Amino acid sequence: MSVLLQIDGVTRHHPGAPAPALRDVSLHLAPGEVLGIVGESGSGKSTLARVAAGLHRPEAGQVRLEGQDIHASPAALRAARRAVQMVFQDPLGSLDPRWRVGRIVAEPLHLDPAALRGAARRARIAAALEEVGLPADAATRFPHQFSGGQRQRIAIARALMPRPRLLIADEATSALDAAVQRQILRLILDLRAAQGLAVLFITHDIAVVDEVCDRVAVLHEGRIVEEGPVRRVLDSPAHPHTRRLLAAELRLDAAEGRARAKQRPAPPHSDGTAGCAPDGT
Ligand SMILES: Nc1ncnc2c1ncn2[C@@H]1O[C@H](COP(=O)(O)OP(=O)(O)OP(=O)(O)O)[C@@H](O)[C@H]1O
Repeated sequence: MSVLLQIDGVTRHHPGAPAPALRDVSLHLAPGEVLGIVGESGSGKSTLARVAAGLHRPEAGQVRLEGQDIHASPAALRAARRAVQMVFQDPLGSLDPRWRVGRIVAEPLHLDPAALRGAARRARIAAALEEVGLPADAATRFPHQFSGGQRQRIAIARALMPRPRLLIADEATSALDAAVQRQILRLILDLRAAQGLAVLFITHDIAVVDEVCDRVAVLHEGRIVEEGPVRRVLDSPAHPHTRRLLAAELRLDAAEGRARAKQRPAPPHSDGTAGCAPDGT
């Protein structure tokens, strides 16, 4: 089996923190695969994302991208930072409000020694915007002129600019309402199909994992306690912590269902689906 990302025995201790955020974590990701990472708050999900993207250096263990240790040399780290791109939960916080969208989307190009200029650069920006379902004239506007879903599309367009092989989505759809969340998940899956992009999907939402991931790893107190194909893990969880996470999700679903039922009585033939209203793109 071909491996894109291999994390071996990684331990990461944040300066000043009482305990390591990651302890002896190992996982792998094949090209084009979608791996979910779930765990409660503080379990180490974001630290793992940053280690995989080369933004944190582990104290122990190795991160290899296509077989190359990403910390072997400055050149290897630069290559990894192009090949692995991240999208975060809060698009507004990660998009400079003073920059027009075209400049924001083109920003990663400065990592490329042969950066494009002039008409070629504009064409590349227009193509990136089109890939994520935004019109080319979005380039001339500012982030605040877009909806939450559209802003997440801008963040994805920027992440795609260096033509990455791995996209890390760190709670990238958590702040969006259900219908827009669906559209962004669909976009990520379409990009995976069109570009063979692998995705590390970090979320606390098990329903999302069920919908988009091939495999899932469960983090608990900095350790991977269970990992496997999504259906196997969700249908017959082997570790008590996974069972607790699933039970908590079911309780949450039931509580949300009760709250919704209180707010408005269901229409007689409601099927309970979220619907798919466009987010204006
Ligand atoms: N910069 C930091 N300095 C010190 N401790 C940190 C730092 N970043 C994270 N931690 C600690 O490391 C542990 C893992 O944090 P991390 O953000 O990776 O968890 P998480 O699973 O992503 O949580 P959440 O779902 O709440 O975002 C936590 O105990 C956190 O308090």
